[in-house]
Amino acid sequence: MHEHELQFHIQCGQGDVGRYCILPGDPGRCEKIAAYFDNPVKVQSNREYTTYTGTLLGEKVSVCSTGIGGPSAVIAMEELHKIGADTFIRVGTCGGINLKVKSDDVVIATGAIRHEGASREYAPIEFPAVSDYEVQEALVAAAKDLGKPWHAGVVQCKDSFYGQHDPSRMPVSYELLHKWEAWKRLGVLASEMESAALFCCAAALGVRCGSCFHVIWNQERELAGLDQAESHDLSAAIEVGIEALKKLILADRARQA
Ligand SMILES: O=P(O)(O)O[C@H]1O[C@H](CO)[C@@H](O)[C@H]1O
Ligand SMILES: O=c1cc[nH]c(=O)[nH]1
Repeated sequence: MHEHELQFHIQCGQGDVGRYCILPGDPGRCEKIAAYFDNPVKVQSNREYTTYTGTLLGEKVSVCSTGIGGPSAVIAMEELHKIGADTFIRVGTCGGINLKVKSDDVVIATGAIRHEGASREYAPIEFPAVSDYEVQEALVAAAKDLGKPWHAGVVQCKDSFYGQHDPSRMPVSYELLHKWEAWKRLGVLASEMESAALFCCAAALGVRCGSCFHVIWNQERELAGLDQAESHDLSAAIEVGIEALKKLILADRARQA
């Protein structure tokens, strides 16, 4: 492909982003995340990709939205990596599956089920979509330090939001419903859409990636007649992501010293 000065989709170039990047799905979340940076500046907004850059502990950091789903998420990761990023934290939303996962909790992905398409263009299906260990450890330590309710475990990724929420309507309900039952029996914590693709893309690029999520709701708690509010306040997950990034910056500095 012809080399452009600016990356084709994110429209950012060398020097525009830091080594450390937060990846929300929603472009509307970028400004809220960038507000935790020192001196945040909006760099670019193109398609679903909005990018801000600032500093944390004096280190250049960025936030770039990925849009919804694996295909657009891996475009963001590929293009950010081309211009210098090598450490990524997805700060997303999810729906709880395991009954212990409640609205407003923070879920940290240790691994992601590859019930989606984009990761298959990076790795054979036998390859596990797992979070980078250092990022995962930083996220858990951040959640503990901040005293946020958290869970670490496997999340499920898929390409169809409505395949999760209205599976019986789908012509392939036989597959969606049976697999969902398997995810429940396997203790899967929550469902979201991008981590499997991001983890496989990160492995292919040799970069670090982890994910943490705000729990909006839990459809299984609702089915079981348990308390189940809907929450859209992402501040706990954002704070965990920011704190984890600071821990990674400090750990990287200590290693270099
Ligand atoms: O809130 P974000 O980060 O977009 O994440 C979740 O929300 C979207 C679906 O509503 C999907 O992208 C899913 O992964
Ligand atoms: O239920 C949910 C909530 C957020 N994102 C998803 O993919 N599913």
